[in-house]
Amino acid sequence: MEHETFRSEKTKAKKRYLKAKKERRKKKKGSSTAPDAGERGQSPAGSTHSHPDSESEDEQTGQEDDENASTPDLLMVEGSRKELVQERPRKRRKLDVVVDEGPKHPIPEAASETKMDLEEETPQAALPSFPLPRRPNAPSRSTLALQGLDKALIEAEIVNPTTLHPFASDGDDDGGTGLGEKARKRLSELGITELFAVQTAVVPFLLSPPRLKSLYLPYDPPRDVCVSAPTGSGKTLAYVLPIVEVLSARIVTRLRALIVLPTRDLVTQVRETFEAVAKGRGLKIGTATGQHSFAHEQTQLVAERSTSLQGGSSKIDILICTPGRLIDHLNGTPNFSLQHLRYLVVDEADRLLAQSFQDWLAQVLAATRPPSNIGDNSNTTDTDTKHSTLPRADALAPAFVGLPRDLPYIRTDLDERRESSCQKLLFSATLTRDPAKISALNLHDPKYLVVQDRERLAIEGAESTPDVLDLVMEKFSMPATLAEHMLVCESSQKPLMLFHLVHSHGVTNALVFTKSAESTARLVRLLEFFETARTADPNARQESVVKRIVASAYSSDLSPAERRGILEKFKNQEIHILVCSDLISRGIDISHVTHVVSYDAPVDMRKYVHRVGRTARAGRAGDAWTLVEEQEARYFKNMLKEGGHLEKVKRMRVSDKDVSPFHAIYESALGQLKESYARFSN
Ligand SMILES: Nc1ncnc2c1ncn2[C@@H]1O[C@H](COP(=O)(O)OP(=O)(O)OP(=O)(O)O)[C@@H](O)[C@H]1O
Repeated sequence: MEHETFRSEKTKAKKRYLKAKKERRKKKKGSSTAPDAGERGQSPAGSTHSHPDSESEDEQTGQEDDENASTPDLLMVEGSRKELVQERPRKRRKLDVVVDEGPKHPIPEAASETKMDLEEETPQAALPSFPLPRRPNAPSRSTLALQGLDKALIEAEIVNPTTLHPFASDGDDDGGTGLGEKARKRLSELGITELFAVQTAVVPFLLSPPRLKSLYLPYDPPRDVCVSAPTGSGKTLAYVLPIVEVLSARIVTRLRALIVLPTRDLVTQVRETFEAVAKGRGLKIGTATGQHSFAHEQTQLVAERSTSLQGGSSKIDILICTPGRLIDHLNGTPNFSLQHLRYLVVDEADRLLAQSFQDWLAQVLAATRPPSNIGDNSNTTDTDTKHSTLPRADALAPAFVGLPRDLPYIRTDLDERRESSCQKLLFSATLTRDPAKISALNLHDPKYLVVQDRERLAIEGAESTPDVLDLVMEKFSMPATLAEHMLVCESSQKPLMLFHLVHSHGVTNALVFTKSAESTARLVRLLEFFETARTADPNARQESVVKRIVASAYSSDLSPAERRGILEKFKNQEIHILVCSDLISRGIDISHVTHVVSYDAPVDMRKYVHRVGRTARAGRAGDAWTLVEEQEARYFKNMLKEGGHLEKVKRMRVSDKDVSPFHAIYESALGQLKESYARFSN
């Protein structure tokens, strides 16, 4: 009974509750269907989703109800619980729509309900968002270029190319150059009254402090030097002056300076500079290039060949040579020794280091160093014993001296390690930064001297980067007095462009570079036919006094004597255009060259730098012209851009009108050339 009463009371209570709830709802609905309800059915953005909006009201209401009903819920019978469960999905469904603005497609009702139930039962802990792994930004090319480089290179001394250092030709005051009076006098006789930038840096560095004037420095070897300076800036004198200055103090003739160069022509040229500067100083200068027989060269280099002398024997103080012939003498000339070397100069160093001919560099370096077992007679071989009995008429270099072999050798703490006194000097306008090549040189505490325009760096906004970056990135400095041009044209138009340059722009006293000896020969013949036809042309005759332009080929096919003769004629301006391959693109110094034409565009920046550097030397003005075939233009411009040089090269446009005066003559010359080749092949 009690139980029933309780039940009926409970039912009554529930009825009351439900009634009250119904009324509350009615009331609320009444207010929601107020006059503006239709308008409110539209979302502010004009959306037609009236249902969710109207449900939004319900949702709030429902929530209120739940809260109100929370207590009765605890006592709720089955039916009321059902109602409550029905309420919940509505609330959640609304939540889905309102809270989650993301879904573009409304979630199907059934699915959303399931989802809601799940969410309610297993409240989702928000997962921490892990940042996705980000690839680090790629380092810049300049940063990469500085990786793994020798510290000495990064700490290079930058020298302003406009620096000039005048000096007095007589008196004790050397003006800080380190040069003695005799040297300065001789320079002024040669018309040299000031040192160029590269010389102001290198000469004092090699001559001071005074201990550096010693012929041997076994306990305190000198620092090696690497020099990068533009073409025509005077690098040759930069090493010739200190070498002559130091070696002039010698009493006994020994091979003390070795200059290695890539070509015979350069050997001849450097010899002339040495002879001019060392005149009257008693130094003996020799060359080895393979131009003469090996036996002849041997007699020029070594005084004594019949007996083996531990200290070697030399007739010369300075040897200028190419690497191939040097190795021949090192291996095949008795008593040819490099142990007394005070200077080893590698000029055009990047080119020579790229040559692996018989591993010439390793052999030369080994010959300048004392063997590691000096003084140690425990490993004495038969040959050593034989040698020890030989006369030592010529003295050993200090670093090579050991104790007499018949005495037991006991090393003590007083024994100091002795090093070779050989100072390595590297020069180039395009010095390599390749760490592998540099490490092969085994440089001792190297000093880098770089002649380069700081202003240019500032203009290009590179202040924040190390000054030496240009060198590291192989952006080579050019002479300030050089004007550069490029002409883009069809391949077949190139001869016409050349005639246009010669006759309309006065391009004579010119070096014209082609890609091969064969192209050189063909172009010279074409020029000859062209000039013959032009000078015979009555129209041309009427115009002015016709001066025939003389062109000549300069190639490796010629004998040394022929080459010398041609260079002489060119210097005397009997030849106006010298057509050549890259044989003379490096180092050759012909002062009156005012134009360089790359008839075939150079394939890399190094070649470009050396070719154009045959003009605008020693502060003189010069013009460089590059004929670029249309299909090569992109590559060529990219090459210049990467070399940081594109904006310096002006693009020159040549119209049909410009070249039309040469058309007829060119056609006739071309016809003759074809004929001559046809005759030759028959
Ligand atoms: N102090 C100086 N005063 C006047 N002329 C000089 C001086 N130093 C060098 N020269 C002249 O400058 C010219 C270029 O010199 P050099 O051939 O040594 O240049 P370089 O730097 O070796 O060029 P490259 O890289 O092309 O070999 C030469 O004719 C040389 O006589």
